[in-house]
Amino acid sequence: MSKRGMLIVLSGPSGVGKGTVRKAIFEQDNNKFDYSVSMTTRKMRPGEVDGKDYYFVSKEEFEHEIATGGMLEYAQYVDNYYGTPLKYVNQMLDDGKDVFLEIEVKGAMQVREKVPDGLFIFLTPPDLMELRQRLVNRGTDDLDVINMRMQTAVEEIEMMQNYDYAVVNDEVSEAAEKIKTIIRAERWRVKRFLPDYKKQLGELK
Ligand SMILES: Nc1ncnc2c1ncn2[C@@H]1O[C@H](COP(=O)(O)OP(=O)(O)OP(=O)(O)O)[C@@H](O)[C@H]1O
Ligand SMILES: Nc1nc2c(ncn2[C@@H]2O[C@H](COP(=O)(O)O)[C@@H](O)[C@H]2O)c(=O)[nH]1
Repeated sequence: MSKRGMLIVLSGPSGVGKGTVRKAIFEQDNNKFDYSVSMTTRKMRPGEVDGKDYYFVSKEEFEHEIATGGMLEYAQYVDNYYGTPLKYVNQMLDDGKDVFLEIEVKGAMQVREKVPDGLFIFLTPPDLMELRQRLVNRGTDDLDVINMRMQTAVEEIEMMQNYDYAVVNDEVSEAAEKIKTIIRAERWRVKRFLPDYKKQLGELK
């Protein structure tokens, strides 16, 4: 059977807790998954590390990556570019690792087109008041940026129907458990086995 890894796309509005839940999953299952570090033109926040949280680049550098086919997907989100460098994701999948992308919905829909056998999970807040509170509590964005993020959140939640699963992030540990259950079940989906059998059947003919 094919040992290529699974691409796991975790989307959901900014501040819902994608990073927090993903870290909880990685802490429990340290070696099972890999995380794709995104590229962005946004300014680095205090405490962020280049190459760990993001690859922080200029607009020109980002546009060069787009032009040279270096991005699996990219989108503009609240005045900045964000995107997934293609090379690392491919390497990890070829090595049989399951790779997490933590990305907004426009980019996720591009991945859906390119990688139809990916797993698409939408992390959603218990309600919008709680989402706003999480953005405020995080303390990383000014009020006007929080308002823009909330505006975008409403549009993003309307895109939930394009995902395979929705998970409410009420309690971090519960959301992490649910996502792990989804991933376990996804490994046994018939569509993951068919290409190998079809190839073998083709070789027999
Ligand atoms: N279940 C939860 N209950 C309460 N607070 C939470 C929960 N999950 C995450 N948080 C808090 O909400 C804030 C936003 O979380 P986090 O940065 O993980 O969100 P995110 O979806 O990754 O955001 P972004 O997309 O902007 O990177 C953080 O301060 C985090 O500690
Ligand atoms: N399409 C993509 N969206 C991404 C990527 N990396 C992060 N993001 C999303 O952007 C917003 C804002 O992030 P923040 O770090 O400024 O709070 C959030 O929804 C992220 O999930 C990416 O590679 N592609």
